[in-house]
Amino acid sequence: MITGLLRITGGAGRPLLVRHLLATVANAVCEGVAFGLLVPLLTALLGGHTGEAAHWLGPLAAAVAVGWAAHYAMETTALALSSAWRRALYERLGDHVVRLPLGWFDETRTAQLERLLGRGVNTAVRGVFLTQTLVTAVVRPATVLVFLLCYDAWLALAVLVAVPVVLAVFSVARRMTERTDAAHDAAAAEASARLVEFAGAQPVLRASGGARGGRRELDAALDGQHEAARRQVFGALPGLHLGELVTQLAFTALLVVGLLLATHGGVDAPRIIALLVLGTHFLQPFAVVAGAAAGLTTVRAAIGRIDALLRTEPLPEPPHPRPLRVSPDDGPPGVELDDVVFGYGPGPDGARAAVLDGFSLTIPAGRTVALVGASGSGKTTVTKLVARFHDVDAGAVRVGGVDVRQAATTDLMDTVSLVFQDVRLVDGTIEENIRLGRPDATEAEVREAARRARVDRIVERLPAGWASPVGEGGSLLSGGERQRVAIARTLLKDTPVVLLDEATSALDAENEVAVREALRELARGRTLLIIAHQPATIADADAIAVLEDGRVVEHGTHTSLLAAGGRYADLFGSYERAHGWRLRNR
Ligand SMILES: Nc1ncnc2c1ncn2[C@@H]1O[C@H](COP(=O)(O)OP(=O)(O)OP(=O)(O)O)[C@@H](O)[C@H]1O
Repeated sequence: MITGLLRITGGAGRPLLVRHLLATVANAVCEGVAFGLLVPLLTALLGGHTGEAAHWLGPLAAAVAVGWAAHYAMETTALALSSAWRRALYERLGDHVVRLPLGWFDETRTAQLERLLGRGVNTAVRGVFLTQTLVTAVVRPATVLVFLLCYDAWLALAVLVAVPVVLAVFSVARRMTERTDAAHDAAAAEASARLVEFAGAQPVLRASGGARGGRRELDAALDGQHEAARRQVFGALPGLHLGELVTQLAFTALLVVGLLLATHGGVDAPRIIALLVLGTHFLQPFAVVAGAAAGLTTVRAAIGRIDALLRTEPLPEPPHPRPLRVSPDDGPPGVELDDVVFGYGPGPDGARAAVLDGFSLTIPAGRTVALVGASGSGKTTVTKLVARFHDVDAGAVRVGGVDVRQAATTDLMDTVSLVFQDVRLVDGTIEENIRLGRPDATEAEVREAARRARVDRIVERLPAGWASPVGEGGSLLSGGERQRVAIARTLLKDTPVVLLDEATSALDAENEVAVREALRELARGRTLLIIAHQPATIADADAIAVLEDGRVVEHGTHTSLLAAGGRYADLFGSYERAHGWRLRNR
């Protein structure tokens, strides 16, 4: 446990740990010595030799005083160490998480991360106090045993026999809790992910009248968690009770040996009573050790999960990054996907299907290309590969002629912006949401970006104007309005390459015109890849690529592709029908 904690904290607080362990050992030895000195003191007192008893008071007081000082040092170092380790863990996890590929953050992993950063870190840090308990539970009886051996070898042997039995029970209890703890954590993470998903899908579920149906997966996950929690409780209980039972049995055996010594061993009663008190203090910590089994398993499991996260490979950074642009005055770079093959991790059946297979597309510098294709054909995946959420399995993605794997992540983030289809805004004002694009922008720059994205028209009709809250996730704005705010944010960030997944929701006439105007502003002087859903946006693009079966099957202008009467003509017809549009001749 300690080595695990040192590993995940990067060796933080090592000197504190040494001081803490020394103080804990000193405290336990002093406690053991104090109990050991009780035997001659009690023997003398119970035998009526008060003067002799007084001789032992001095050494006993000294042991208690040193023990108190060691206890104080132990408590203060434990607090300082737990706080140093908690801080180290947050820093290391924070540093690591920002280097993880963005594609790593799916719903389940995000829920697991939340649990790890909250409960997981606190549980792991509890290892400090558990170590203290366990070290005390070993060192104190060991000291007491030295005294017992000096006073009465038979009684010492009797209590020693109990040790391997209690330790065996301890190991069984630990294995029992280990099995159920991992299953419970996985089930709890699954249930939180389903709960978040269910909450997020409420508008769609209610609109389709399928709220009950949508609960099925959530209910199954909650049932799974309930069952895992039940198994965790019932799995750990026998171990805990077994530990208690064995300790009680050892106490009984100790009493029997004491009685035998008193009746047949010629040891007088006051000494037997004093020795039994000492024997009890020898056995008492074993109940604590057995009880600590569950705690130890939980702490080790939390350490294991943090370790696993810290070992998750971040996307490799090139040792000598190549700049995507030599100077900011250069025009926007072009984007090129060259014979790309990519598939997500293996599915439940273990197979790893390629989403993109031989996908090639060039978006010339400063031009707009619309990517169209059936739902699930891999359009969003294309944008995620350009923004390097994942690395390609084969082929290459280049921005300005530089492979994105050879560019520094910060450079790529300064060059490429992504506007998602389902824009989620932060719970603040419209102005705060736009400013996220460039926090140090002046007020005039924020207003200018808002004007160009036609957000000023939204602000005009809101009672609190610029200070109007957007609600959690932007819920007080319509889909088109949220996308306009996201476009304003991107305009303010002002990257030369923008990848935009257009809102699929049907837009009212005013929003449709405003989004279209905002997109034209965004396209000006930038390289733009749009996953287009609105017929007008598709028709506005400089070129259109049709994605099917993981590759581009048609590429050309709107007019030429329509005239060809192929896949694009079919798709465009379905877009028009969906939006009630007619746009045959531009
Ligand atoms: N994180 C992921 N893990 C596993 N599979 C994924 C992941 N993201 C997407 N997929 C799968 O990859 C395929 C392509 O998904 P993608 O989102 O790129 O399609 P799309 O064309 O953008 O769809 P839509 O138009 O419906 O948004 C789909 O089969 C999808 O289920």
